[in-house]
Amino acid sequence: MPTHVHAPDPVSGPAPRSPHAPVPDPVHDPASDPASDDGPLGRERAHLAASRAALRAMRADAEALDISDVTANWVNAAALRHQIELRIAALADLAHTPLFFGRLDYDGTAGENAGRFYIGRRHVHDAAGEPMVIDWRAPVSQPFYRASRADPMDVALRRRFGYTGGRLTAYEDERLTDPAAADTSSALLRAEIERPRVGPMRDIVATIQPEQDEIVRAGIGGTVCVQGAPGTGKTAVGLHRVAYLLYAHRERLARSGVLVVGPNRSFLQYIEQVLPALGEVGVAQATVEELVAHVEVRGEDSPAVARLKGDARMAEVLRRAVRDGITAPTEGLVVVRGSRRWRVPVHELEEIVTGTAARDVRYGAAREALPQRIAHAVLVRMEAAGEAPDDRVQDAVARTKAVKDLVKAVWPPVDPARTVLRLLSDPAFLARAADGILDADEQRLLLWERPPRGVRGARWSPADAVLIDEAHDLVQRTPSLGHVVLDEAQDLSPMQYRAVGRRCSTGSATVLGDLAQGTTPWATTTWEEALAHLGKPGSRVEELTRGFRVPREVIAYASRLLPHIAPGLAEATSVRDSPGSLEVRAASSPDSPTADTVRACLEALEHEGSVGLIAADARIGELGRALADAGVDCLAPGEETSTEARLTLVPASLAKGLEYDWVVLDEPAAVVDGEPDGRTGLRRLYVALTRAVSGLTVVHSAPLPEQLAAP
Ligand SMILES: Nc1ncnc2c1ncn2[C@@H]1O[C@H](COP(=O)(O)OP(=O)(O)OP(=O)(O)O)[C@@H](O)[C@H]1O
Repeated sequence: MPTHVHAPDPVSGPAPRSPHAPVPDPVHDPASDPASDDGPLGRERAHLAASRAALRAMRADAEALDISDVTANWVNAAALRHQIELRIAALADLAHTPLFFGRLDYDGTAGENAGRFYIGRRHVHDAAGEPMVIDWRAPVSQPFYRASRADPMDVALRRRFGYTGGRLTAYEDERLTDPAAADTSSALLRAEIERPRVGPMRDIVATIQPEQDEIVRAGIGGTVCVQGAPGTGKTAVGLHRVAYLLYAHRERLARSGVLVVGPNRSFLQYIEQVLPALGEVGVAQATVEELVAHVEVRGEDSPAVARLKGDARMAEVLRRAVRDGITAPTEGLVVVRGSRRWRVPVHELEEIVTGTAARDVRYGAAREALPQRIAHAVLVRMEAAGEAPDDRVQDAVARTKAVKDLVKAVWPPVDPARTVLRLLSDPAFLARAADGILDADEQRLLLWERPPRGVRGARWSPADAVLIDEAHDLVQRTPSLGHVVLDEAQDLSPMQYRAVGRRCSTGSATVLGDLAQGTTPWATTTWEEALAHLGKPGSRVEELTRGFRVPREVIAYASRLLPHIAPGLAEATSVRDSPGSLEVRAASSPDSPTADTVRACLEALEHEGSVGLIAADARIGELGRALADAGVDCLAPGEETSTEARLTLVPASLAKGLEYDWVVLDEPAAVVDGEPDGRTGLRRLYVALTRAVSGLTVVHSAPLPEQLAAP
């Protein structure tokens, strides 16, 4: 029989549970009082106390480090001091973050404690350097996530710990090699998943699932793409992969950098505390718009224009536009040095220019190399005449006015923003660059009705900024980071994929998304295509289908939309069965559901955890006023929920990636109507319907979209 022990803490009682799906009663170990000092729980608490003392000692050691002997140089000293301060901060003992959450006892090891490892968020060792807690990312911790009865990976016992307010109150055992032990599902895992949500996103280190761990620990060399239904843990997995990679390849990534790209600031605020909680620092976060912010964006394109500007064909149009100014020299070069004149004939200059143009180098790099190549031709002539010029002479020739003037004429400097401005305002220039690529109608679509006078005065759109970024890269290579996580990737245009891809051209990426949640007119239809635009063709695509957020009833309801929005995709399963989690209410007034929506919010606030009121963007103003009239304060998305401020008013356009314990969805038809076309509207609705952890109340006065009707 498996030993399932759960010892309720006499002071604080059992772990808090969601009222909607109680954890089944654990089995008590009748042999001993597990909570007594020498019972199993007592011994685990003793190890926890000893580990915390060891951590305090590690911190004290770091604080006591005297670096005055190490370096006399104050710059080095300051850098070292900074490192030490980071280490001291990382060694803080956070009262509400358990130091370890699991234990592994390996098979066949002698002695009571040999082969026993406590798994936690960070490494802790005692004064003799013996490990007390092993970092969850270390190789020895991996079986905690992967070992199974089918493949025990030498693990005899896996123990999970339960905490209440920082106090160790329960544990649960699995004996993986005991043939008599029955398979049981983990009550502690369920309790963690059922936990009412409030505040920013939390780490899942204690409960990463085997299929998630495969992705988290995928090698740094490869790009992994994850397709997953709402709530399957894509974001969680992506962030934990960053933490894992920083552990396994710290030096390399500290040098090259890591970037997390998310759909908007609210989302980035929601996830930003997951990484520091994992003990990581220095990971940049940005939206795609922020990555390409070369100009101020003040304009907007129609969907048709935005789609065309985001089309991958624009890359070739831009390449030609940037190189449009390259011209063949019209006359030979004459360089005067001292009393001598050196001539390079026009045909040879032409060869140099065409040879440079044929090389696969950036426009700017080629422009920098050109004077030297021309000077070399002069040098060859000097040598033929019996002179022995060295590198300094070549440099001097390269800097002469004659060479500079020639380069300016044949390979003029290019300003990326001005090039795009000209492309969108000068029909002849566009026609040259787009010949054979864009037809006449498409070219007309691209041209501004009233061309601006200059870069500063232009009303640049988000898609224009991406074009400018591409032009920048054509002129000068964009530096690549070591790893990029791209979340909600389904919404990017091909040109946006290229913008992200050049930021990891020599690194790797984790691409996370759900084709059914694509809400841009250019949303991708296949991951293979997206990966090709990203510059990582043929990368591994994994699918996650086990949903950890949305209750079964709610996901089944939302999935009625799937055949209309992403016909090929499988419906997600849910690990959470909470009857009564879905209620669809017709509003009492046929005109507007506002009063009923406010009432539904007040009812939702009676539950524990955060409440999200999601509504069509156009209804946010009215709902905000109605909530204020009812004396209810609400937050904006991205603002941190707390036990005091739990209600967030969320425009449907910002709901992606977020989650709330209870969601009230106002007027689904208005959410659909808020989008330019029916399919995007239904996808937006699908996103809104899948944000709830414990329950969803739908309030409507207009008829529900017919696609939501029971199949
Ligand atoms: N192994 C796990 N253990 C506990 N909780 C988990 C696990 N995996 C995911 N979760 C939780 O499930 C919720 C959904 O996860 P996440 O936001 O990463 O999903 P997602 O696939 O990115 O969803 P969406 O497509 O809606 O953005 C989060 O609260 C996350 O902490």
